[in-house]
Amino acid sequence: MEHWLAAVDYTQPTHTEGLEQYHIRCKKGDIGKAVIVPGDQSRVKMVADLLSEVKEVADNRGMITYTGIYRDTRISVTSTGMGGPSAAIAYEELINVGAEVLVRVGSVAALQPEIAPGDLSIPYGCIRDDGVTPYYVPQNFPAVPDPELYQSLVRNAEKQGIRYWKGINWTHSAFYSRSPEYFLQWSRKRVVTMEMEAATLMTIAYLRGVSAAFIGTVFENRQKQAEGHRMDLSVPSYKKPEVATGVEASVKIALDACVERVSQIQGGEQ
Ligand SMILES: O=P(O)(O)O[C@H]1O[C@H](CO)[C@@H](O)[C@H]1O
Ligand SMILES: O=c1cc[nH]c(=O)[nH]1
Repeated sequence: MEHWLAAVDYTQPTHTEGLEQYHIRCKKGDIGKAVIVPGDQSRVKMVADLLSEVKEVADNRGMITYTGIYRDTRISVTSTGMGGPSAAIAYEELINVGAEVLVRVGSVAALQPEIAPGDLSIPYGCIRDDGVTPYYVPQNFPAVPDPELYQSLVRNAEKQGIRYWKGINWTHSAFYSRSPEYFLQWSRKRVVTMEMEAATLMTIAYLRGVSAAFIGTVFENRQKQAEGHRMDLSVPSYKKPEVATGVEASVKIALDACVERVSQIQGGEQ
């Protein structure tokens, strides 16, 4: 391990706590204890529409934040952009101004043949090819969700009666890789899905001592698209009704899990 990496101490303050943050433009008091963190800005509006007393708090560089009430709990939603390096900035800044529970709601590609568009992915671990956490911790450091928050996502997915998959998710950085092997290497290891920010979230949240987890909706199947060794990089299903249904369900599951986790934390359960 690099000497400087071994010396970094995540128990130390950042000296930006509570202040208005440079990118997200939020300060202490602007956000709830729980924040839903999609990559896509359009999903911010989708979450905001389910909140009462909702107001737009900030909008800078595509990082849009709304705060409102859901089932008596103050919850925010912030878009983080695409890829680990952009998302890491948003996660760090949200934690600086009081986020204690973060749930990423995103789109994923399936890596197993039986996983279909519209299914959900709730991973209990991620492979860290996210392009930014190797600069936080060595490669043998795991990316895992907060177990209580993860269980709450699973419980709420069961309640919704929607098909979901547990397992390992691959957080990667090269959306347009031309290599079928790039994708198939992980299909052969039983990895369920892939996307570009969940490992970043889980790693940073763990280092900062807060709760995080991920729920994704399957938009396409990269394993099938890699078959025949001619890589098809289209996203054929993104307008299909089952995908919209999956996204809608994932948002509700995430909101309910946030409420449960905040109530556990307020009740003294860490
Ligand atoms: O739908 P979001 O949350 O943006 O997530 C996925 O979609 C983007 C790629 O299309 C990447 O950000 C990936 O992680
Ligand atoms: O990384 C990703 C995320 C969503 N969909 C993909 O095809 N790849």
